[in-house]
Amino acid sequence: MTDHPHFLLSTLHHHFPLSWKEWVVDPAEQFYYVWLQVMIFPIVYNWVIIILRTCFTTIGVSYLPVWLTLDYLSDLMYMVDMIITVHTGYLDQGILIKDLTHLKKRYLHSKHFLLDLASLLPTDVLYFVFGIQTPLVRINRLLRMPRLDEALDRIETRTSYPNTFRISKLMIYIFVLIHWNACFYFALSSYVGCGSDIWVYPNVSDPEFASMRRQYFYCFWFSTLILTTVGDVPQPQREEEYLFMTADLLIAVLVFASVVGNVGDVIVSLRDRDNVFFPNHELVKAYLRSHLISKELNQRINNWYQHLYINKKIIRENEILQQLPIHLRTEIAVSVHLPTLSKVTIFQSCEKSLLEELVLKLTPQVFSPGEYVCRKGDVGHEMYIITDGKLAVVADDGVTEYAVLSESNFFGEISILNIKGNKSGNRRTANIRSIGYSDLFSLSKEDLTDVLSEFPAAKRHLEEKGRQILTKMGMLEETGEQEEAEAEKVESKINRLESNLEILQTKLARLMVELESSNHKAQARMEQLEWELGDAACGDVWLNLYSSRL
Ligand SMILES: Nc1ncnc2c1ncn2[C@@H]1O[C@@H]2COP(=O)(O)O[C@H]2[C@H]1O
Repeated sequence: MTDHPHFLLSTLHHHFPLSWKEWVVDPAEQFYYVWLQVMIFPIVYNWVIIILRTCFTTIGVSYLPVWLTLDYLSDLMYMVDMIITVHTGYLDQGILIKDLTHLKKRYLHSKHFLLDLASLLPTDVLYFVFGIQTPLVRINRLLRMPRLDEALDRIETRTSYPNTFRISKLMIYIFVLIHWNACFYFALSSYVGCGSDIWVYPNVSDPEFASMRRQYFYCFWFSTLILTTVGDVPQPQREEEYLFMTADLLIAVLVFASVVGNVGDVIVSLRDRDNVFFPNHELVKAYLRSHLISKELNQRINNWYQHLYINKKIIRENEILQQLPIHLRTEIAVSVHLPTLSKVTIFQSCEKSLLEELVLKLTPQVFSPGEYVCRKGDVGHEMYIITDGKLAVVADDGVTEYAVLSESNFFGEISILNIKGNKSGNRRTANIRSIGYSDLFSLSKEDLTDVLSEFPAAKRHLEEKGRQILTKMGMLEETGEQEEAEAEKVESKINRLESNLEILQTKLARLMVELESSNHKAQARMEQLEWELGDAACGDVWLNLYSSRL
């Protein structure tokens, strides 16, 4: 808050263009946010001081020059606030409206304007009627309350500690309420007569209760006792006092209820937040209770949860970030995990785009001391990247350690890469055991295959590393390369056969066409002959008929 004036100056300079009439504030800008916070001061000042000066007349009179200066300073800020409100743009279909005539019209026709105007009416002229010691004439200044609400709402959405802010806001509201009540109590005491009975404020002529500070603090304490339902206040003696106490006790019930409700809300929201960050321990505990689980396993589960809580290990980050649009999610994941990922040897030479694709597919996992991440012979479904901790590659006896893997190393890639000549196929080639607590990122076979299909260089690098391990372990078939060459030969033979077959098919088709056409020709010839023969026979018949007539 202390650097606001400086900030305001620089932003004002930045925001006032050459022509001040064209100046429009974007409500999403920092300037608007800071201005709202600045406006908290005059509004709270009026809410606290007007009633104080009205009821504690000695305080009002004693510091009159101070109060008058602050009064007119707050009025000035109210005025500036109205000017800024006129110049504040708004979004229409996502576009900031900057047309000043339009903005002016909109503000002048809004309810806001009426309230703002009412809160700035120069009611001080009434001083001429009632005298300068009647600050109550400025009570209309309290109408600027909606601006305070807006400022507090903005802070609540921006702050990283909304729960702390909510409780602080509630406490401030309660303080202001107790303050007003204290003022009313003193006013009632003065009206009834200070010291006239045991309930009211003691006689102010008594030196012990004469000072202004004593007056205020006594009343504040008395008001706190009632409004916090602590009780222990003297019995009222008059009807006015009874009425006051009854009203106060009713308000106290509301105050109490709102405190309990708000604190309850905060506790629930804290628990919800924890449940979002960490897997729900209560649920798991309930499940374990309903089944017979060994003590040792129970202990391991508890230890795992404790480790997550104490070290703030968030393993549900994918679910949490799911709520954001994909581009923001990528940006967050990149800024959080890219430093870790780029330390991993295979990814060091990779393009940024590959890492960006990968980073969204990583799932954080935490393993406890002695826990096996994978066992030899299991089918591999994912590979792992170590972000923190140490893991041992152990032999089947569970004791012999072949290697120790640490931060930025990766493992589990061999069984998911389909390396040619790998005797173990898609099975894990080794046992991997977490030495202490270790944080890993797992990457599923499907996701890795997807990403690597677009980045063959990274794929070759991974396969090469896998082949080296397999060779060291004697699990890569020697004939692997020969087989590969032979497979290539067979493939080329098949290709050749296929092309020959295509040629033969074409030739056959051509022959078929030729055969068909010669068939057609032969048929036509036959028909011709038949016709010619038929004609000759007919000629003979006519000739016979003609000769018999003769
Ligand atoms: N000697 C070794 N040194 C380092 N890592 C190994 C060694 N042997 C096996 N691994 C890793 O342990 C993993 C076990 O699962 P995978 O076979 O999928 O992939 C294996 C390799 O990544």
